[in-house]
Formats: sequence, C-alpha cells, structure tokens
Amino acid sequence: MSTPRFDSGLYGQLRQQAGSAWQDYVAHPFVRQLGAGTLPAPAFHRYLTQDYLFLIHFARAWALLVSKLQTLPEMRTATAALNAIVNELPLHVGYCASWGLSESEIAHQPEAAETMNYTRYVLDIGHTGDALELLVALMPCVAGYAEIGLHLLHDAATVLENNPYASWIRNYGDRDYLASVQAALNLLETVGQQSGAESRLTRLSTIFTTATRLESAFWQMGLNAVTAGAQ
Ligand SMILES: Cc1ncc(C[n+]2csc(CCO)c2C)c(N)n1
Repeated sequence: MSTPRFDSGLYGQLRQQAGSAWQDYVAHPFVRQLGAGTLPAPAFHRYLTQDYLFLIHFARAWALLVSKLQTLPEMRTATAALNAIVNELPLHVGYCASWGLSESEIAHQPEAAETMNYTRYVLDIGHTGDALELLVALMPCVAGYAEIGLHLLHDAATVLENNPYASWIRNYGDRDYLASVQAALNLLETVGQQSGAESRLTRLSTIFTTATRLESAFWQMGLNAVTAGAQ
C-alpha cells in the first residue's frame, strides 16, 4: 500500500491554509520528545489518560457523521473509522495497566479543559453543520497522526530501541491504520465534491485550523503536567 498524500486535493488545501498552526501541531515539542524517547513519563501519562476520554467523544462524533452521510460506501468508511477508535482504546488501556491504572480509574478521572474544548468543538460542528463540516473538523486528528507517525518512523532523530513510546509510534505508521487514513481522505474528497467545498473554503478552513490548534493544545496539556507536577 502506498503512503497517503497529504498535499493534494481538498485536504492539501486545508492543511496548507492552516499554515504555522499545522507545523505547531505536527512538530510539537511533545511529538519530538516522544520520538527521541525523552518525553517525561508524567507527560505521556497525562496525555494518554485524557486521550481515553477524548476517543470516546470522537467515537460519538464519527457516529454522528455516519448518520449524516447519504450512501452505503460512505457510511462504511465512517463506520470503519469508528471501529478504528474502538480498537485504539485497548492500546491505551494496556499502557495504563502497566502504570497500575485500571480502566475504571481512567474512565472516572476528571476531564481536562483541553479534552472538553476539542471534543465538544467537534461535536458542536457536527450538530450545527453538515457532513462536510464535521468531516473537516475530524481530519486533523485522523490524517495528522498518520503524518506524525510516518515522519517519526523516518526521521533520523527518532530512536526506537529502548524508547518507551516505540509501540505508540509504530501504531501510527501501521499499514492498516494508513489504509484507513487514505479511506478518510477519499471520503473527504467525495463529500467535498457533493457539497460544494470550493465555494465554502473560508468556513472549512476556519474549522480545520481550529481543530488543528486544539490538537496542539492537547499535546501541550501533556507537557503542562510535568511543570504542574514539579511545583
Ligand atoms: C488527541 C488525539 N488526536 C488524534 C488521535 C488519533 N486518532 C484518534 S481517532 C483516530 C482514528 C480515526 O478517527 C485516530 C487516528 C488521538 N488518539 N488523540
């Protein structure tokens, strides 16, 4: 399977229009430290435990998208993304178990403002907008992690041996995952053409860039746990 293209079509336009916000997200210090294996454990713990809550709301957002789509092939793609999330959760639970945290403890932790901001923003777009707007709000998450995973796997600064985060990195460079990202990119092109994306670029770009900024804030939340813990 070939690697998805991140610079073409509607996705490529939105990614380019996000400008420096996109670079801030994909090359965030959290990501670089993860690749080098130097990320402090409390930062990763904070990120991953909140990501569990994040994914539950994102699964809801994909379910909302399924209900807004018109054709069976489109619905299949969105359902596959929903399943990918449900399948990503055991990875989180496995990591947390290795730190002595049970699934029930993660599920009942207080939700961080950054988690709430991002997930409720996407759900709000889903409730007020159409399928195209919702899909655009979901894309920085889906395709951004593929770009991050692939970059980390091929970056000379990445250390996989003895890196406690190696399985996280490998998960996002995985073939099945990349195939699901390609399917989501194709879905965006189809829905974009059906829904007149070209005449709606300003609004779509605002949504995409906002979701991108909320992704960066989510990484930052992880790093902030280190400073908070040192006080
Ligand atoms: C904050 C945050 N952003 C993105 C992802 C990655 N991700 C979430 S759901 C999904 C699959 C399809 O949507 C992928 C790749 C994450 N785990 N946490």
